[in-house]
Amino acid sequence: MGPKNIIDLGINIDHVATLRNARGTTYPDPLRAAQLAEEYGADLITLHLREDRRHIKDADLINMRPLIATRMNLECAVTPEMIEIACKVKPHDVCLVPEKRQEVTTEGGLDVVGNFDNVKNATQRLIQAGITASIFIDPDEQQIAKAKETGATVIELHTGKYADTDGAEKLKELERIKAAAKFGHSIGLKVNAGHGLHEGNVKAIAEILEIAELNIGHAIVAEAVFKGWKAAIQDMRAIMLSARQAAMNR
Ligand SMILES: CC(=O)[C@@H](O)[C@H](O)COP(=O)(O)O
Ligand SMILES: NCC(=O)COP(=O)(O)O
Repeated sequence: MGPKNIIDLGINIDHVATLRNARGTTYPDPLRAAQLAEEYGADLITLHLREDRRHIKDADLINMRPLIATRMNLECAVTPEMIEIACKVKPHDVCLVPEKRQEVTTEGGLDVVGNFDNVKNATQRLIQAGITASIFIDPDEQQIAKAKETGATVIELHTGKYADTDGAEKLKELERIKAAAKFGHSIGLKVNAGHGLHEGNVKAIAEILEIAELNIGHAIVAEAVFKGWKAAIQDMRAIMLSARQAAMNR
């Protein structure tokens, strides 16, 4: 978290690339989106180079790397190809995520318990390359403890289930996220969160004091269609900051 920030906002630009790729045009340009996002208050830029390259392409990543003025957070699968690319491009942060070829979006967190050696090797390679390694994980104590054992210093809690459910199930998931954030923080990890967050559901997550950073993309790109990129980013930031400030004053 930046020294003056009470919570950071990472803008995920994947779905700017989705829109570009739908027509095979050069616009909208993810780099322009990233640079404007920084101007409008983004604390970092997040992008996910999927194995199938459905949105962000290798060229986006390479071109953008020297031009990101804040911090680049690359999300990628735990595969030799992706770890090789990450170690060459050297983003500030790399967040290891699970990937399934047929999924519409990331379903669940990485199973660190079941793939410990693989995740640990990838994490160690990233750290040796001078990259901050993060693991995208379900709000589950066992997974978090195992993530810490890989040597990673950061986790990102998957908020997708919280975002996709309603009523009692949503509240239960929120409690799981709160407990996971507390646990992760208590064992010395930086705890981030993201996935499926939007203006209507972000408040309760931003109120969790142990969470340092939120990564948000799809809903901000969607909201920008109606009110523009600047307002979509600044409105999200304002909701997050006021929720966090209120929680700090309680
Ligand atoms: C890991 C994650 O949560 C992000 O990558 C986000 O979901 C955007 O990418 P997709 O929409 O392709 O899953
Ligand atoms: N890691 C979560 C992320 O980068 C953004 O996810 P979403 O807001 O596009 O669902």
